[in-house]
Amino acid sequence: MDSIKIVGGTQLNGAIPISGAKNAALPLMIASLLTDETLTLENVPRLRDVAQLTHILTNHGVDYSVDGKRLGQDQLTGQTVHLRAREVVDTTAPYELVSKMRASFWVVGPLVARMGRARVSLPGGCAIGTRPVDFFIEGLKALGADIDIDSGYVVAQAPNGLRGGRVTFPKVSVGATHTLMMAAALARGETELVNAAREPEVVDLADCLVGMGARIEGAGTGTIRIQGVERLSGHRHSVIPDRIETGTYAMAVAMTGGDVVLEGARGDLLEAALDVLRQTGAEITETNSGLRIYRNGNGIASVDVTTEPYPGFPTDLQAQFMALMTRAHGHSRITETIFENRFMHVQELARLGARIRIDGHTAIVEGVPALRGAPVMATDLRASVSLVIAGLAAEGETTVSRVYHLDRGFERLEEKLGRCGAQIERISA
Ligand SMILES: CC(=O)N[C@H]1[C@@H](OP(=O)(O)OP(=O)(O)OC[C@H]2O[C@@H](n3ccc(=O)[nH]c3=O)[C@H](O)[C@@H]2O)O[C@H](CO)[C@@H](O)[C@@H]1O
Ligand SMILES: C=C(OP(=O)(O)O)C(=O)O
Repeated sequence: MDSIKIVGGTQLNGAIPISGAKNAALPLMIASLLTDETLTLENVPRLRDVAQLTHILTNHGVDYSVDGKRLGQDQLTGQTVHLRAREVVDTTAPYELVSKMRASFWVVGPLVARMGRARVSLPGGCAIGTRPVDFFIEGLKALGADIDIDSGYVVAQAPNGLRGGRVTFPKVSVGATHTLMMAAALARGETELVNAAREPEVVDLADCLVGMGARIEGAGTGTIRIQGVERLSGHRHSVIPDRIETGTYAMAVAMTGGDVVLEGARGDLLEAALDVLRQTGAEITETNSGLRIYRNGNGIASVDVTTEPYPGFPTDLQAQFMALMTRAHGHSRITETIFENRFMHVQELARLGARIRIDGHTAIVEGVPALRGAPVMATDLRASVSLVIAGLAAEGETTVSRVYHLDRGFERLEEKLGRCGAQIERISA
């Protein structure tokens, strides 16, 4: 298992290219199951989760190809991939594949919509929580599917196709919104999704589905209406930039001090996070190539944060922000409302000298004058990068182990940070 070694204390200066969004690329790839024509996706990031999803999709019969290198492109340029489910030869998504990446479960929607049946393994939980799928099951039932749970699999049947219906989500769920929107696109009649997720990745998927011929209104609001159509066609779509990667690198610069342009970043995708960062003392300006993050020698102000569904402060930036607050003046309160176990980075940050107390769903962070490097262990995707951020500011050497967590969602992180002056290298085991 690889690890990453960091010697802290240098500022970050220069430019970092922002990759296509992992959390948009995954549902977009799954949407290829809805048509027998080719779906071409540009700006797809080179991530473990993307690679894992191609195993799932090719198992269903999707032909998958990637454009080769082009003039002027390098390893940090997004990929152009072509997916074609000419026919779906297998409507089962097996446990050994789905359990490795939860979003694989979302294939249940397109499979039952197009094929009238699906047998998809329950994904199981992960480090940050149990992550149930009850909203998916109730939603598909509302569209006329018969659902059974058999030996750890969700078995969905709709031999006469799905019909439109009204789905009210008890809690905002990004995955359930994606999945039901895709299913409804081929259902007979109108579907209304109430209390739908408003994330930019939902809007990106809706934009692509409309380009494929779907009839969707209200994406980005809490109510999405879908008028089902007989079939969908191929399309070419470019994945939006990754707002979580953008916020992560912005917090890294705020932590170390320096001046970095995040190329291709869109500030409108993470306004709540940028507002909080400005309150900590970072200066953030839009440029014609992306976002400039700048913090001079002044200190870091402590700011309280509560995670919320979009457009609130994203849970996927909570761990990164906590790392930043470990070096702030005073105390900050960070409340996690989305997942029940998303504080596992706390004990690892404490190994670097951070002072953090947990009170229920709230972490109280007391800023310290310095962090000191130490060996730490990544426990989940976003926790892993919070340890990198802390290591960039810690005195001495920090080694982050189990970086396979990191590789799920951050493309060539050590290269991107190294180009801006970070003393960081990957140690391959
Ligand atoms: C691949 C991807 O896009 N992952 C994102 C997606 O995950 P994901 O779609 O899995 O997260 P959800 O938005 O569904 O989860 C929100 C909350 O709803 C609960 N819930 C969800 C479904 C369900 O059927 N029943 C239920 O109770 C979850 O346990 C959680 O407490 O949204 C999360 C919340 O923004 C992000 O942190 C993840 O990065
Ligand atoms: C939790 C995340 O992803 P996933 O839903 O795939 O676990 C994430 O991207 O932070």
